[in-house]
Amino acid sequence: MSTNQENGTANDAKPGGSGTNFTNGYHGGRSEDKPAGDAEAAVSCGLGAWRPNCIQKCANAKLFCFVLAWFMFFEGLMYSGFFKGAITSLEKQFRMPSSVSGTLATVAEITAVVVVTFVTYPGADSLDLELNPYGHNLVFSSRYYQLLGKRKGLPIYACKEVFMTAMRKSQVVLVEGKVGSGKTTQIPQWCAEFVHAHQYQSGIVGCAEPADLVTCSVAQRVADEMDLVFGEEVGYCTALEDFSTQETILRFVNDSVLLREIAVDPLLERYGVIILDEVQRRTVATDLTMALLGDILSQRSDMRVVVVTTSIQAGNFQSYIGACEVVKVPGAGDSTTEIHHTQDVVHDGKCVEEAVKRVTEIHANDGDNGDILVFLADEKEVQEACKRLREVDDLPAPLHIIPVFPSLSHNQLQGLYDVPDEEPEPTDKGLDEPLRDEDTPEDVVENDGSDTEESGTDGDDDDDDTISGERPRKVIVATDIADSCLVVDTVGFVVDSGRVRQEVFNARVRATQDLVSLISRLSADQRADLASLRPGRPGKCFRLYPQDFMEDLAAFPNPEIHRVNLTPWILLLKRLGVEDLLKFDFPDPPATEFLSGAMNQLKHLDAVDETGCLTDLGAIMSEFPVDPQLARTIIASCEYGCCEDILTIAALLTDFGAILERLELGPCEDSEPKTEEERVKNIKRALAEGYFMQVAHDLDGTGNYFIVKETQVVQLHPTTCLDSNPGWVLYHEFVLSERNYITTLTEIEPQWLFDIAPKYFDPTNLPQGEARRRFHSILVKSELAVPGKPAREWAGPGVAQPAAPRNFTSHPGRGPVPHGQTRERKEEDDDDSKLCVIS
Ligand SMILES: Nc1ncnc2c1ncn2[C@@H]1O[C@H](COP(=O)(O)OP(=O)(O)OP(=O)(O)O)[C@@H](O)[C@H]1O
Repeated sequence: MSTNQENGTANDAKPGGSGTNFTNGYHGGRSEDKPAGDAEAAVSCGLGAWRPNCIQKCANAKLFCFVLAWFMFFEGLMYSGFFKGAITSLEKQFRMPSSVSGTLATVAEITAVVVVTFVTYPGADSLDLELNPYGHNLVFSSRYYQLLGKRKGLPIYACKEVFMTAMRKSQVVLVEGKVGSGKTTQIPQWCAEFVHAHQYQSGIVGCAEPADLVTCSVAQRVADEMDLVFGEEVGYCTALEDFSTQETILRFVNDSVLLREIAVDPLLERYGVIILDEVQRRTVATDLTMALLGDILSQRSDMRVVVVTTSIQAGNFQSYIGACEVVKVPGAGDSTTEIHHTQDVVHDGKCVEEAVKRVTEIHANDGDNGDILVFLADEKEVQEACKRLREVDDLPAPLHIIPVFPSLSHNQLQGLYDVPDEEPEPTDKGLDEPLRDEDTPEDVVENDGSDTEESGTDGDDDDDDTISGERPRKVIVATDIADSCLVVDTVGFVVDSGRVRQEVFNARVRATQDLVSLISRLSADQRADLASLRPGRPGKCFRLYPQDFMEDLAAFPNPEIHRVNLTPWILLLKRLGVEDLLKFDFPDPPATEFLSGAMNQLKHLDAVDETGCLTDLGAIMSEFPVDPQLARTIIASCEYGCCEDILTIAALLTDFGAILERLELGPCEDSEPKTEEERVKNIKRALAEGYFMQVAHDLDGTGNYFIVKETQVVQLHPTTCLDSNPGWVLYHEFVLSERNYITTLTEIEPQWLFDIAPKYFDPTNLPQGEARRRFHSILVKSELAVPGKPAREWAGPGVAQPAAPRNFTSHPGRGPVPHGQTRERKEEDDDDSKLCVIS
């Protein structure tokens, strides 16, 4: 990623723009550094300097509206009732000419206009009320000042001027700072000021976040802090929903969504500033976007990129980015974390139990009352731990248990950020001194977190919805998403299992496994740091692994690009015009076999041609935010007249149900098949169009399946609903474990595979063995079945047969199935029907 360290480059206006000039000095929007006293005055009751304490209880919106309503009522009585009535009486009693009564009415109107003008302009000026420059110039609410006070306490707040100067000087700014220093919530706001100061001539601010849950949660928080309407001026966009409008100036986007946006808007012209947040998590999407932004920046001198990371990795990113301004955020200050390790390793099966035990001990013995954050490997463990915690019945005080994992919606996070109005002062109790009964808060209610969705709060830290200023202690049970993405600054205790469940792709058998792995040292340190974000309060971290274990941990998380199936990403890169993958500027290049495996798969799917260029079919496939195999299946379903069915299956197989519902595929080419049997067959054939590389066959009826092309023996997963062992199955998942299983299956007919992928299933390309012999036999018979066509000679091992050219719209033997016909070729004799189990 090479960039322009700015030196006058920003004077080059964006093409078509009207002289955007970022270097000509940042003139800021409003100043947030208004003295706190003024800010308080703006929300307190009184007149001028007269603000007695006794009336400050009235300084709330409800009371204000109530009093205002009475004033308006009396005003109505005075004007419409008394004044108009008096004039009429005067006219009648004293025979006053209408010119006099008209003059009186005019004077009354003019007086009203003068009073309103005075109150609106000089009156507002004398109160020195600040107007929100993004929010239609409305006065800031008291909530804004309340949150501003909190924002000023964040370590990053002191770096604002340094950051703004860096933005003026360089196209790329790297911000490094510890967890909880305020990077995620403050930097987007400063960038909004930056683009606002330049009248959005270069575009709005886009902030890429690594997970949907974080994207929504942060957008909501930032809208609140900026006193703007969530979903309008500040919005978000994930794969499933776009909660932003044309008015949006600050748009939080999932990193994969931003990458896809490059396909339709190659220079990201919509944006003047792009923020890549949490880059240390090393998601594939962030890595690729970072690489692509290098090119975009060289073509857009008016654009800014802000890369946000935790301190420890900043050096690595800096050397990748090249010339850039670096802003170092000081640490959170005086608080420290005391770290405890277990004597022995807590094994996987025991982690939940041990974590629950540790939580109950902390809750029973520690009077500090800081919240407890527990890190477990995956959603299943989180749910299990929450269930067990709810079942503990001898707790000294109720707990508010909050599960946190990526598949939650942000509404379900409500309660995560609630804090009491005033936190209780720490007691001097240590871990060894149990709480007495009288220490237990009496006026709290038990809330197990299950009702969070209905709670109706906005999930905020400063809300008054806490109970009498106190609340049950929170126990946040989370996966690694809370490592750094969701920071809760009321946590005083961290219980760290040291494990994380991750997707790992096995390129050899083309299977993805969900494995529990050890976290990195960076994650372990970040988790510990989260215990000491409360100013002046030390925290404690209980690691469920011994100290010498730390040496076994990798220094940094393994970049996702080194462990996931790259096929969907490579298809996207091809769509973005990347010709030579080996020359692409990956921050951490993946292994060549990952790249070549992905390219081969795309070739088999006809998404790229022999020269590696994107085909028309590939271009269509790249539009789908799903795995290319599934995209291919969806496209094929139009030819087979079974779109609706395949979309339902696709929605079940992915997280993208909502998107698939929205896709407008147009009418299926084929009308409904006649019979149920035909319908099922067409669905299966459409599935085979995408998943033909995931086929297994049972050679001898024993239930031992061989994966075609791999010499891997697998079994049908016990949960499968197939009640017999079909000869040939197509599977969706390969679960690598002690016994390898294939799961989510359907029975297919092997001769379809020749129609669909003749080259892939050419016997000469198959490994030696029974599958190869049978495929050859099927091939010979199917060719004999075409009158006048000689059987193709099998050239024997190692000699590839020329493949029939494939054209996804007009491949012989494919396309719409005419009514009353199937494309299936008849088996010739009994022997064949034994070989090929047909449903
Ligand atoms: N959605 C939210 N609601 C309420 N408070 C929040 C929310 N998100 C963050 N905060 C608070 O804002 C403060 C700053 O958090 P922020 O996420 O900006 O820190 P950070 O430096 O970006 O940390 P990290 O690098 O781990 O993301 C913290 O005190 C946190 O509790």
